[in-house]
Amino acid sequence: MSFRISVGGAAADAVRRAVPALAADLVASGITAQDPALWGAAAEDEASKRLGWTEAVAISRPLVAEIEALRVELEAAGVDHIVLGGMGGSSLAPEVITRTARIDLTVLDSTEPGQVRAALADRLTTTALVISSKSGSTVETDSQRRVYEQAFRDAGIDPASRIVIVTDPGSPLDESARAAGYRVFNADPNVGGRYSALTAFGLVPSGLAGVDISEILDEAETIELSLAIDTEDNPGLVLGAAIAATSPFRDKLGIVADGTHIVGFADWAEQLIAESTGKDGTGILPVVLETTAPELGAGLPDLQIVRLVDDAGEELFRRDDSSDILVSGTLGAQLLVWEYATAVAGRLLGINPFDQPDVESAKIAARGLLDARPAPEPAAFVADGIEVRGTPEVIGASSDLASAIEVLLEELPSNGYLSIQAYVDRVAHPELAQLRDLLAARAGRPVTFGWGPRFLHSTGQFHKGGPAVGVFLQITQTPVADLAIPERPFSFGELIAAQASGDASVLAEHGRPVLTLTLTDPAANIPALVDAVG
Ligand SMILES: O=P(O)(O)OC[C@H]1O[C@H](O)[C@H](O)[C@@H](O)[C@@H]1O
Repeated sequence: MSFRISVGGAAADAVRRAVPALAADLVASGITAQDPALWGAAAEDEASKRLGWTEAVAISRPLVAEIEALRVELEAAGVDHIVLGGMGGSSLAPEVITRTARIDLTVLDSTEPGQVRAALADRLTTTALVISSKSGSTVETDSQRRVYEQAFRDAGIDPASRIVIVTDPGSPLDESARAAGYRVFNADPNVGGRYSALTAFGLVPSGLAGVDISEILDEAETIELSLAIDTEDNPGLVLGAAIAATSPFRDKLGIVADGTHIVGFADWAEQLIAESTGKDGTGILPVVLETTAPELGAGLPDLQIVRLVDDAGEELFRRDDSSDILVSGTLGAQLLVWEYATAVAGRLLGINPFDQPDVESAKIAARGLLDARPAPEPAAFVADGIEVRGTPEVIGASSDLASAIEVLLEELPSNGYLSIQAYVDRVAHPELAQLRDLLAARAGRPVTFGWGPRFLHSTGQFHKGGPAVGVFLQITQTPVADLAIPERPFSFGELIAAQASGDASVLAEHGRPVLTLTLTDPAANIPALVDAVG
């Protein structure tokens, strides 16, 4: 079975209530036929150029041989390591595809100087770099390309022999890359970034790293027909209704890997759902949870749980009598079902699931800071080597780390959530993620954890465009050793600092409480922070 879903409790009620109308309104066949009118007049223009993913399998087939030929060519030239520079929709699908296949791919979706340095120092002479950007103008990706070009040159390697570009035809990157003699794969411009898993964006880096990408396309193809027909058991309609039509609306969606063979699926689904639905003051907040997360079993009335279970979970499906949504299936099928379900959720919520109107605000704020270079705001206080700053309601009432965190949690509304946003080297300091469970246990509310600037291209839209019920814990680090970006007036360290404070200022403008903790020595500060929280 390529995909299975079972729904209980409130999700089952939602399916009973919403799916008959979706089927009667021919929503599934309409999405498949790329009808841009399904999301209302205001969304029609955008939707008319964003539905190409429904035919991605067929369009991508010819790419398989091309990617394989390049993989063989690179291997013959001594390449045994692929690095992917890209953000959001340009890196999350290859990450889940390669992790699931247990194939090595370095995903460099960061501007943290230590993380960039570590990637550069890793097998450079046998590395090929894939630079993926739909728009061809994303600052993180542009910076990653520049620093690798320089590093290849410094090592006596012609960048054109090692850099592969994935971008939309006619983007600024498309033009400059062709001029530089790079290998370019053009993606379908009628597919938005977060729906691009089965296009060149998902397939080129994964295939070059060694994944059997034709298998992913086969897996997706097996579910295409079930997704296209207007029946009440259409998995896209059922999943879409289960996540978006509960009443009262459970607007937080805990996604739990509970036996699935797919590794890291929730991180991909998080961007798809958060960026597609989190706007106009509504949306579904994805919360990535381990099976031991405090939120599970806490009986939170606004939290719907979806469990990704084993393909062979027949027993589980028969036994299940909980209110959780259970899904299982192959990776290719899951990718396509969740894309349909998200488009369906957009219709049920009355929003345009193809735009991201609030992502730009953080980019503008970061650019403004890089241009104006204001003097850094002094810390309100420093505790255990951690600099503490924040919005007045948080910082005014606190004198030490523990009280600052306590005051932030007191700001949580009863339907709220805490978002931890760590602009920290995630390869060097994965232990920081343990703060999520600790704070969820303390807060008694859902807690999201995102690495910056990666999350800005994922849940970032929701935090600014969704319901204004979040409180925000930013964690930044002073760079261990900064790194210049060739031919740019700012360094990686300056860029990530501007991204963090730019986003903090936009959240504050939205009236949200923000506490910013800057680690001056992460290895020493993280244990102190864990102590203060626990
Ligand atoms: O692929 P790019 O054009 O570089 O975009 C990368 C990401 O940038 C923005 O943050 C968008 O909101 C995301 O949807 C997108 O995936």
